[in-house]
Amino acid sequence: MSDQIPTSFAERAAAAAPNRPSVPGGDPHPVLAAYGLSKTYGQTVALGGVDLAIGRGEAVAIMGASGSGKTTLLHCLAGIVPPDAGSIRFAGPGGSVEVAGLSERERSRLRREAFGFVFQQGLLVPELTAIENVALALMVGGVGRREAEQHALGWLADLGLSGLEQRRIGQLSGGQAQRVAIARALVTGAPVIFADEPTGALDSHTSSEVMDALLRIVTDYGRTLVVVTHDADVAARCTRTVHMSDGRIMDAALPASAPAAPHRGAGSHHTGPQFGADPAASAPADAAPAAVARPEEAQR
Ligand SMILES: Nc1ncnc2c1ncn2[C@@H]1O[C@H](COP(=O)(O)OP(=O)(O)OP(=O)(O)O)[C@@H](O)[C@H]1O
Repeated sequence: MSDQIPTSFAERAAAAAPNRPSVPGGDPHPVLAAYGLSKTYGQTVALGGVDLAIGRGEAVAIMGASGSGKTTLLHCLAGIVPPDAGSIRFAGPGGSVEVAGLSERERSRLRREAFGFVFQQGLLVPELTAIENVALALMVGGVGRREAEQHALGWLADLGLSGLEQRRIGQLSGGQAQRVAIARALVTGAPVIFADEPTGALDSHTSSEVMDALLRIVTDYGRTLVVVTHDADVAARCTRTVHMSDGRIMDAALPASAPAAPHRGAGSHHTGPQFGADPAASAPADAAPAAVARPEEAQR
């Protein structure tokens, strides 16, 4: 596993690719590809053999009735829970990783370094301020507080939260808190962001604003978005929707051939190295913290 996740400075530098546009003509090399995924809880088949390929720069919505397996699929793709069977290939900047074959510790590291998460609730630390919540994502990867807060400040500003940096999460509206969560998901440079019902607790206007911010993950920052949602309006704004029923995907599981929303170009200065250093893992001494941006970025 340590061979597969980039740890040297050279690998990290190579990983610092510029923003990618969305997937014109489809991506022959999906960033995530699941084959034959199964997951059973007792007698319940949550996933009954799922194949799904997600192209770089896609915004994929996963829809389906309650209990159809959406969250289980997202959790397997993101390395939160291991599938009972099947394969999940993550094409990271430093090479391909078989997520299903990783140990718990390795999955934890992969989540921290390669993936970002925006869930309906519960992932922000209520006792901390907006800027502390965002900076924390970098600090657990070994970045110093001052530098982490500097980056967090830039991302919060990009997401329209200037002036609210010192508010605790409870002092923010639901939509503002979700934008903090989006900033936190983006700040590490994670190439793939997973969102589970990110607008579930919001009114339709706020939901639309949060979706605007979420889709910028793809259009402005060239990342890939996988979003579980019950909201057809949210799904309609993604580049592709896959429908689940009884633990299976009912659609063709290939990346979309249509491009996503036009590349807006803003925010490219935020694209930094893609993986964060993990002090707890056996990274070599030359491993550079992922989120350490180029000097001009640090001026923000
Ligand atoms: N940790 C668990 N223990 C036992 N059963 C589980 C667990 N997680 C999920 N399940 C079951 O697996 C099935 C799929 O659950 P999952 O949460 O993936 O569905 P979902 O489509 O996301 O549902 P919802 O839209 O209601 O969130 C359900 O029958 C659920 O009860």
